Amino acid sequence: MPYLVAAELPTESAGKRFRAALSRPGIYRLPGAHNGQSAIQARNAGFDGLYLSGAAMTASMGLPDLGIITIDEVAFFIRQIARSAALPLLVDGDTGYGEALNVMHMVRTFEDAGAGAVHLEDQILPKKCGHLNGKSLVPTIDMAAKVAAARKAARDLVIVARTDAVGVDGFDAAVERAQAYVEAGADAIFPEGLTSREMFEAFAAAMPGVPLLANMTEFGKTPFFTSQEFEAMGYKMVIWPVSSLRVANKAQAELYTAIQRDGGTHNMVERMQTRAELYDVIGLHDYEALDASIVKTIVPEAMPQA
Ligand SMILES: C[C@](O)(C(=O)O)[C@H](CC(=O)O)C(=O)O
Ligand SMILES: [Mg+2]
Repeated sequence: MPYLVAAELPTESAGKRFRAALSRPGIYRLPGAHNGQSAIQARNAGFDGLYLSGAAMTASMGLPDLGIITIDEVAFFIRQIARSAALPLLVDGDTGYGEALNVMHMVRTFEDAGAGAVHLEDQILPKKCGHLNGKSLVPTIDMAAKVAAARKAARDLVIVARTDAVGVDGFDAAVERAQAYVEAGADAIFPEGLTSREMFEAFAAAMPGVPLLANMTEFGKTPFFTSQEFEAMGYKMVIWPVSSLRVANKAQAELYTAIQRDGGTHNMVERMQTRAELYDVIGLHDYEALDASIVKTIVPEAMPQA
């Protein structure tokens, strides 16, 4: 239904709703939604939480994922997803766009835009995808300061601290960093770039009582596991960050090739979301009905129609 109607808006903040979802039994499944349309599609498929990926956002903008976009550019994506699907959303906050005060500005902006949770990582800029080699990290104390800053700025927003240390300084260093980030106020930990079931299990064993996030990105360092498997390994959240964009991008490329080859889109129609399906997803008719109902309430019968 239209996000325009106050009575239909969620009564609790996205942060509170995200926190409530984390306190339920079972793993919280957060598929990546790279725009408002994909957010509705994910909700229609039955998901009750979403992930906004830096890699997918930047790729959709035709840019590399190096931490070069701005807080307000991300807020544009958060707003469209929060409005269209009204689901708790975990947002990729990269390195926090600077130091303590920048992190605080990011937290306030993301929370005001409708985010339920954010993750912050301990790489230096330019940052990289966590599944690439050649990453460098900030000192633990600097990242702990960012986490503490985020905690101080957050009203209800859930703070997830990500460590990229496994691929840089090894497993034990990653655990040490994660413990320091929890002490600094992180609600949950995202150990990035884990490479085996044994490693996922050992990390969970080293962090008892701390909610952990598993990143099931494709073409990376993590072999395929299902959400049930991550849950059995002790994980509380799982993301499929770039999957929706990877599928959409591939289909899009095939479309352009087809127009070039065939002189039109006629051979692609079978693969298209139809006009009716599109309007159904975005709820066009609900918006029209809302408009008509308002016009009816403010125009008394007696009033001459212009
Ligand atoms: C989770 C991640 O931070 C993202 O931006 O989605 C990326 C995903 C990817 O590049 O595959 C990551 O660094 O893992
Ligand atoms: Mg990212």
